[in-house]
Amino acid sequence: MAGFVQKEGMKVENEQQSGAILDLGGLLVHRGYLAKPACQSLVAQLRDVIRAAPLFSPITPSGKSMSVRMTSAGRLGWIADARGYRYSPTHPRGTPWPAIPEAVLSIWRDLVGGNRLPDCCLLNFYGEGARMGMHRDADEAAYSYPVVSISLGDDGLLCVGGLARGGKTARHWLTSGDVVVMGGAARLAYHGVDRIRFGSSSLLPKGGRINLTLRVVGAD
Ligand SMILES: O=C(O)CCC(=O)C(=O)O
Ligand SMILES: [Fe+2]
Repeated sequence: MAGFVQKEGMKVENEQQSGAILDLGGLLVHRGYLAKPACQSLVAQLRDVIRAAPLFSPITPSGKSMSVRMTSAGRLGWIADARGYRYSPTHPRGTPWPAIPEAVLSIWRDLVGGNRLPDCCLLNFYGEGARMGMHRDADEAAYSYPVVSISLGDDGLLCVGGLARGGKTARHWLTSGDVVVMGGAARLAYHGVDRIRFGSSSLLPKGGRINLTLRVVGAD
C-alpha cells in the first residue's frame, strides 16, 4: 500500500498507479476507483441531473460569487445565498432535486454500506480558474457517516488540513475516477481545492472538473 501521510506541509505528490488507497491526513483516496468507461457513463447520467436541475453560481452570505457552479440530486440539495449555507428540498428555481443516479449510489454502497443512503449528492462544476477555499463539511445534522467525494474530468489539487483552520496542509492531485472518503476523525477536517489543471482530461469535451459529494444530512 502506498502510504501518503504528509507532515511537512507544501510538497505536492502525484502517484501514478491506480488501485492504491492513499491516506491523506485521514482522508482515504481510492486512486482510479472508476475506470474511464464508468466515468463516461456517470457523466451521461449527470447530464440528465443538470438538465432537470441546472447549474447555478451560489452567492456566499458575504455577497461573493463562488467560482464553482453547482447543483444537487437527492432529497436535499446544498445551497448558499444571503441567508447562509444550508440544505434545501428545492433548487433555487423552486423545483425538487432529481434522484441520485443509481451508479452514484452503488459507489456509496460499496464504500460505506447500504444501511443508510446519502440524502444529498452535491455536484460541483469547476470551469477554468475555479477553486474551492478551505472549509469543513459541517452543515449536516450528524457526522457519523462519511462524506464520499468523486472526481471526474480535469485534475484538481486537493488540500487537506486538520480539524482547526490554519496550519499545515497536505496536497494531492486528484484525477478522474478517484474517490475520496472523509470519515472518522477526518470527517470534519478542513479541505479545499486549490486549483484545477484545466483541459488535463478528455472526459468532458469542453474541459472542466466535476466533483460529486455524497452526504447523509439527517440526524438519524
Ligand atoms: O471538489 C472537491 O474535490 C471537493 C469539494 C468539496 O469539498 C465540497 O463540495 O464540499
Ligand atoms: Fe467539502
